[in-house]
Amino acid sequence: MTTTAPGVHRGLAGVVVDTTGISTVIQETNSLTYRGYPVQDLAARRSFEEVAHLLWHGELPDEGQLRDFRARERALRPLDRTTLELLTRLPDTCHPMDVLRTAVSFFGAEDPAEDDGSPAANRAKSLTLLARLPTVVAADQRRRHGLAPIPPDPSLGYAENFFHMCFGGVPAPEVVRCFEISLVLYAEHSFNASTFTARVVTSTLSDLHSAVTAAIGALKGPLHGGANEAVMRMLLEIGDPRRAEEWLEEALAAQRKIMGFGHRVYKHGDSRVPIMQEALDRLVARAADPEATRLATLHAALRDAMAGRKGIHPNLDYPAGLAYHLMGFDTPVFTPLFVMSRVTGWTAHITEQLAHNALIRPLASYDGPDQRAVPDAA
Ligand SMILES: CC(=O)SCCNC(=O)CCNC(=O)[C@H](O)C(C)(C)COP(=O)(O)OP(=O)(O)OC[C@H]1O[C@@H](n2cnc3c(N)ncnc32)[C@H](O)[C@@H]1OP(=O)(O)O
Ligand SMILES: O=C([O-])CC(=O)C(=O)O
Repeated sequence: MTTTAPGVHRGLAGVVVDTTGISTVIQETNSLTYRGYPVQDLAARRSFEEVAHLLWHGELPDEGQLRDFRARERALRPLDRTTLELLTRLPDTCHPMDVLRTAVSFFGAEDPAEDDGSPAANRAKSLTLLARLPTVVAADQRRRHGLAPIPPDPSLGYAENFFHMCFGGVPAPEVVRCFEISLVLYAEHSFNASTFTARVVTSTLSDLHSAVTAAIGALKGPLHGGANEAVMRMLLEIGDPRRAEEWLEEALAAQRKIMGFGHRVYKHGDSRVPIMQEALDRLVARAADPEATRLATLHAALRDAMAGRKGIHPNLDYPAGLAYHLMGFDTPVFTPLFVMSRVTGWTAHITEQLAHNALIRPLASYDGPDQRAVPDAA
């Protein structure tokens, strides 16, 4: 725990600020549960849509509920002309997270029921965001390649439709499955920085779109969601598996943080990594491509070097970053993919915060100048 002065918990490390019934990390077994279900089992046996329903409603959907959920999600995917025009006006030099943040803020400005923060209204807004964000991400990725957006296909599931909108086709089921596993694993992680941001905004009784917009800003940073992109840039910078150890020594000597390693809560490895790593291994094996094999070898070499040198293990961003690269996504799109998933957790927390709200307003220990007289103006 980081403590800089008596009673000060910099970074809120080790501070329990509220209760939650949405998810928990069980330190003793190094596991994570969503509403009581182990995330590994959810990733192996359930779709992302089912997990979104679980996070929002507290229970997995039955057959009828899932059919209804899917039908509503599919119907909400298209963007109107104003949003599509707005996207084309943003500079294509800006980061895709800026585009997503702007889009959510714009949806909030357009939302006629913005002042209605009831659970039912917020659930409807959450589903609309879940359905529309992939359409924004895909259109933005294509525009950066000079390509027109591909409209959503309501005959396709959430993950398949996203590939269709990005690339004009759906890859092999194993690739789609790997993507879906990443979405399930990224969906929720208790009071992480972006979720806490959403809860802080909500605690002032502000609206859902404001909270999600702020959460996107928090996720963008490389110490949080931005790490999945940074992992890929780091692997490309190292380039050769034989350079991994030497590169690591130089990076540590330069006091660099090694992206995709370490975690505030997990100190012996991230509970989500084994399942994402297995999915990544399957992706690499399926690709049967020398470049994919070389990157996977480098990925493993850096992981082993980091474990040996610092005893610090990968977090979920480490395998997810390489997996997204092998699926064909541009590196700057990796954190928006995280948003597409985490919007479920954020919005579940917004509802929970509102259900037993207390304004979030911590104290600070002052270490500035002693009180002094204001000098006369010059
Ligand atoms: C989905 C997610 O958001 S997961 C997190 C994604 N972020 C990253 O991968 C960025 C890289 N990792 C990090 O910067 C950190 O591990 C964090 C921010 C995730 C967690 O940080 P904290 O809990 O504050 O741990 P803290 O930064 O105090 O690290 C403790 C020690 O481990 C070291 N350490 C932790 N992570 C790393 C890392 N990735 N590279 C090098 N050293 C590290 C720190 O330098 C520190 O060493 P010291 O005690 O000698 O000063
Ligand atoms: O919990 C955290 O601090 C970061 C993280 O892994 C996540 O948000 O998934």
